[in-house]
Amino acid sequence: MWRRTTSLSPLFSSSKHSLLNRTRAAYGLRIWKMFSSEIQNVEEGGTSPGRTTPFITFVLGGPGSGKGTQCARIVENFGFTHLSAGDLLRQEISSYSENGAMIYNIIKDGKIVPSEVTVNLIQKAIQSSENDKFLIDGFPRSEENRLTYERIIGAEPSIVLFFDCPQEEMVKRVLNRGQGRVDDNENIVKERLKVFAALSLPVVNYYAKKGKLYKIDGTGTEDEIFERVRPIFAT
Ligand SMILES: Nc1ncnc2c1ncn2[C@@H]1O[C@H](COP(=O)(O)OP(=O)(O)O)[C@@H](O)[C@H]1O
Ligand SMILES: O=c1ccn([C@@H]2O[C@H](COP(=O)(O)OP(=O)(O)O)[C@@H](O)[C@H]2O)c(=O)[nH]1
Ligand SMILES: [Mg+2]
Repeated sequence: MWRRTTSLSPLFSSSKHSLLNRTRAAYGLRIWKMFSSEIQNVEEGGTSPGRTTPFITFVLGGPGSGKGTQCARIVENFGFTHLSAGDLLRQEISSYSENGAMIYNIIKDGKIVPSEVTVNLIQKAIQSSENDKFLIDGFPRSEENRLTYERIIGAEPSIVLFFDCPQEEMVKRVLNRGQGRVDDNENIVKERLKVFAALSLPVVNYYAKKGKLYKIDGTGTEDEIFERVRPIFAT
């Protein structure tokens, strides 16, 4: 069984070095655009010509770790656009799109939807937004997801957040979520935890090794957790 990870490194201390502070201190404001374009080249993936390269944050963590909840706070406080991969997939189901039935069958079993389907939805959502700051929540869920994103979108995220939460707490939250989701039941949450340990944690470790990971203690109240997140984005 997966246990809470404790030794992902190197990691930035979110309380001492906000992302903007680190960048500005090192290079000054003028370099900000270059900093983002070094990381991202979504134009090759087909965004409008001349658009500023977006600043993309991946938000990772097990089911119920609080990704969606904290994304809402980040949106409110820092003006990001929130793209939940799970929500994009659920919209495909409810709009009876071509892939809707296939997506439903995978989600109800707690498995991972084929990468190209998810990446295409993310790409469309980025392209149709005027914003240049995105939170991509609940993606990539596997190394294969990550590689497909890099192939289709043509770049890496600027930073990655990981909400680290004990399994018992995640299970409790999922079972109390009350959104009527087909996958929020005891059997499937167990399956999703297994999928997270086997396929998603390698993605977390990949970004830790690249020095892009902010690991956040996902226990405590929503407010307490957000105070751990805030310094990452605060100027
Ligand atoms: N810190 C917290 N303490 C208790 N419950 C929480 C906390 N953060 C989120 N929740 C609740 O737990 C459930 C799962 O949170 P959610 O943000 O949907 O997680 P995720 O997107 O990672 O699955 C929701 O019902 C949410 O309201
Ligand atoms: O990139 C993704 C994101 C989600 N899912 C599917 O959608 C479900 C719900 O994902 P969501 O992120 O909404 O769940 P959460 O972690 O927030 O509970 C997952 O278990 C997967 O079956 C997927 O296949 N690929
Ligand atoms: Mg979620």
